[in-house]
Amino acid sequence: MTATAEQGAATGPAPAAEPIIEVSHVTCRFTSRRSETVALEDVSLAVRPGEFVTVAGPSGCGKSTLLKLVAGLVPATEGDVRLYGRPVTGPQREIGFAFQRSALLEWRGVRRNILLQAEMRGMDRRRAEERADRLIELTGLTGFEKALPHELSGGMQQRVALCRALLHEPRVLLMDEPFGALDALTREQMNTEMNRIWRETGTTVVLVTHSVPEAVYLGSRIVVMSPRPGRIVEILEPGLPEHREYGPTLADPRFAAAAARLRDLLGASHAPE
Ligand SMILES: Nc1ncnc2c1ncn2[C@@H]1O[C@H](COP(=O)(O)OP(=O)(O)OP(=O)(O)O)[C@@H](O)[C@H]1O
Repeated sequence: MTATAEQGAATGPAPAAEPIIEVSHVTCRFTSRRSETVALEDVSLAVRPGEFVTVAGPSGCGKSTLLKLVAGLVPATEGDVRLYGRPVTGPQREIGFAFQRSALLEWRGVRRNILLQAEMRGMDRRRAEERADRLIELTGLTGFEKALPHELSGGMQQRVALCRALLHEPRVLLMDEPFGALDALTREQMNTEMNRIWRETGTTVVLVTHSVPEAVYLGSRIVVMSPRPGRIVEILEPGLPEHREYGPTLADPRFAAAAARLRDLLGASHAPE
């Protein structure tokens, strides 16, 4: 717990803060007339305020299902899920959700795509516009406020989606492979920006990824899952500083050790397939 206490001191929240997300002994089964899939089995995870948790595991091991449980989009078959200290019993509004595909409206410019979140929530217009402008600046989209999605690069489209997910200042942001469709260099850039945005906003983030470097670079903790039925096999805590320049972080022995361990675990878990 030492690493978490130190991180707490750097970002503000009390070191002994209660979990903001709590998944306790959750099993998740999808049953149809023809089949039953156990997506998750006895998964427990507590995320504290201000943490950046990455989730890595083989395809189909239940990573997206874990995010959907927290968002209240999928019910747990067994076990409990709590968000902000309250049981999750249906879709949660007080979160941000970002997906692999940015899902922007083609006919709306950048700023109006971001403000869609405000319209859906009936947010105060002035407050939403101020917040949108701040996020546009924070994500380097200044000058592109009116550009349509097809006029933007893939990385820029993901930045717009990120702004939209953060517009209502959710304390928890869930991200499902948000940078998976980007080329390697753009992905590195987005990782650097994501680290900065996380530090500047203090948002608690849970991000699902297939990428070993992304999982280790972004995560203050890295949750490693087994093949389906997904169980947590290990949680890595490399102890890297919160502020991470890309090159120096990748050269850090703590990064190398965590990445090697993660590769081992994922390699081992791929073997039976
Ligand atoms: N609504 C659903 N109904 C039936 N089965 C489902 C449903 N959602 C997910 N599953 C199954 O549960 C398992 C876990 O799916 P999930 O999408 O959570 O995995 P994942 O780890 O995110 O996969 P990937 O890395 O390929 O995106 C899969 O076998 C999937 O087919």
